Amino acid sequence: MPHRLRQNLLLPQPPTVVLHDPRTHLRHLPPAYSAAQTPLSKERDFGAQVRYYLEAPRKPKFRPCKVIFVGDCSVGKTAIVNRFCYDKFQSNYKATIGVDFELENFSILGHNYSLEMWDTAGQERFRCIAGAYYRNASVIVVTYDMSKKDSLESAKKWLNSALNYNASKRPLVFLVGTKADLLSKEEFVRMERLAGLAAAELQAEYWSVSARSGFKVTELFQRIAALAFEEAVMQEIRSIKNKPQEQATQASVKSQTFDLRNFFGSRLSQQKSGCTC
Ligand SMILES: Nc1nc2c(ncn2[C@@H]2O[C@H](COP(=O)(O)OP(=O)(O)OP(=O)(O)O)[C@@H](O)[C@H]2O)c(=O)[nH]1
Repeated sequence: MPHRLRQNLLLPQPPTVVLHDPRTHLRHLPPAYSAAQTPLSKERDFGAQVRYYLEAPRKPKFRPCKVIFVGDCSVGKTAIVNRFCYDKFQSNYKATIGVDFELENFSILGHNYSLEMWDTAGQERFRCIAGAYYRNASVIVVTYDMSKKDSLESAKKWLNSALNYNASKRPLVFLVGTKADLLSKEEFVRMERLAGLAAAELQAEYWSVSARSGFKVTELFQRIAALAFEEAVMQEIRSIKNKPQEQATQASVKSQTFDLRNFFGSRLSQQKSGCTC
């Protein structure tokens, strides 16, 4: 028995196997749906500046990214979020009341990054509640139903109302056509052409997806997470670059205050000494 124990101790430890979820574990920038049309990054990978910043030993912490889903009622906002987060699809319609919330964690270039997904109600009667959740969005996903042209026509109205709550900084904007499985090939091509024009007008990146079949759903969410992450890193880099300048300005203001104090101090002591004379 002791011999056996000794043998076990001498055996090398089995390597720890970490299984990464390929859906949420990103090492490269996923491509756009149409590289020729996107107003966002056309690059095939994260920029050198981003990789260099993340390779340093410090471990920056990133705030969760707020993504809001807007669009007419019943276009399929809840369905695409559920397909990505739970890999499930429900064919019966249950209207979102106000807003639903999901959190998904990603590992991007070895750093933790989460998406807060705010799935807002499309029904008119919930409009005023949903609006309150539009603030501080980093990403706006305007959703329309590819089988209903009028839902594409409403896209501009939805985007404008979401942008009104985010006037200080323009979020990344995606225009997403859902229910691609319901269209024939010809209808699909025709609709994509129309939607491409609308996306250019809205300065949005275009995607066609299907929550029923899962077509392009994972790719869309990976792209959203990666672009939002890249933007968050670039913001960090910009704030570091601006810091020395800010500190220098503060230091010069401080030294001026100090000089003035000295000046008044010396005048006061002169006066005081004058009095005693
Ligand atoms: N065939 C098909 N049906 C879909 C797809 N996505 C959603 N649906 C159906 O469309 C209906 C509405 O989907 P929801 O995801 O609830 O729509 P919503 O935009 O969240 O609706 P509101 O909560 O009212 O804003 C449901 O019956 C879904 O099953 C899809 O990709 N293909």
